[in-house]
Amino acid sequence: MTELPLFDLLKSQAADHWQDYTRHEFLRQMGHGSLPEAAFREYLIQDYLFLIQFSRAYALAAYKSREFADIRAAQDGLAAIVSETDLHVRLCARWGLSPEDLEAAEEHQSTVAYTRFVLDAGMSGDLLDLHVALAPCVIGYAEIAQWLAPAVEANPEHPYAEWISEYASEEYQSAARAAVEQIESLGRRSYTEARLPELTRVFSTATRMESAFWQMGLDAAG
Ligand SMILES: Cc1ncc(C[n+]2csc(CCO)c2C)c(N)n1
Repeated sequence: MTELPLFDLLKSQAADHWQDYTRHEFLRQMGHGSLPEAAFREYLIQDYLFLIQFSRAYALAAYKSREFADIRAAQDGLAAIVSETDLHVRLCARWGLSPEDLEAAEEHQSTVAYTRFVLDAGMSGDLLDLHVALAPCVIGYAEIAQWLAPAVEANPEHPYAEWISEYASEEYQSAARAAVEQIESLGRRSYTEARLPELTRVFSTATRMESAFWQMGLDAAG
């Protein structure tokens, strides 16, 4: 086994990419409340399409499981995304985006690249590979929201308060801690040092894809 918990080890291996993702210019502008609305709308639309594919990834996690404990975790993850999607549709409505707008949108190449990469990491690998590919999404958003939460506390009228508060909520933070715990549990069962380069590659790539997702929003605002 490693000295560090596996998640911390992966994060330290991908430290520069992790920093780019969790402190991205999109998020700095969001925190300041200066993020252009067009950037956030593009993000919301693409995130809806992203959530469809990520639901499939949790369904794949059930398929890749050998124990009920893992199947239950996959079921909880899938349920969390489906309910996150309801919330997402309501948030979109407040930003002037109807369910029809969301359904009609074309997937951006950044959305295709990220989501199909995660699905492929899971299909070609085992449950640990898949959870390592999912980790930047689930755990990164918890870190990001903790970083941005003070901006909302300082200004309840903050334009992005709803998004930030959702991920800063204790409910979401505890789901993210459970995701770390699941990686540690899978790591105890199936991690070997020989797997580190490939797991690092999967984790780094998913982290880079998250940065590209923010960048797609900024680019849409020109
Ligand atoms: C690009 C992108 N990355 C991460 C998330 C956050 N997220 C997506 S699925 C999921 C798991 C359970 O709901 C979480 C936290 C997002 N919405 N969009």
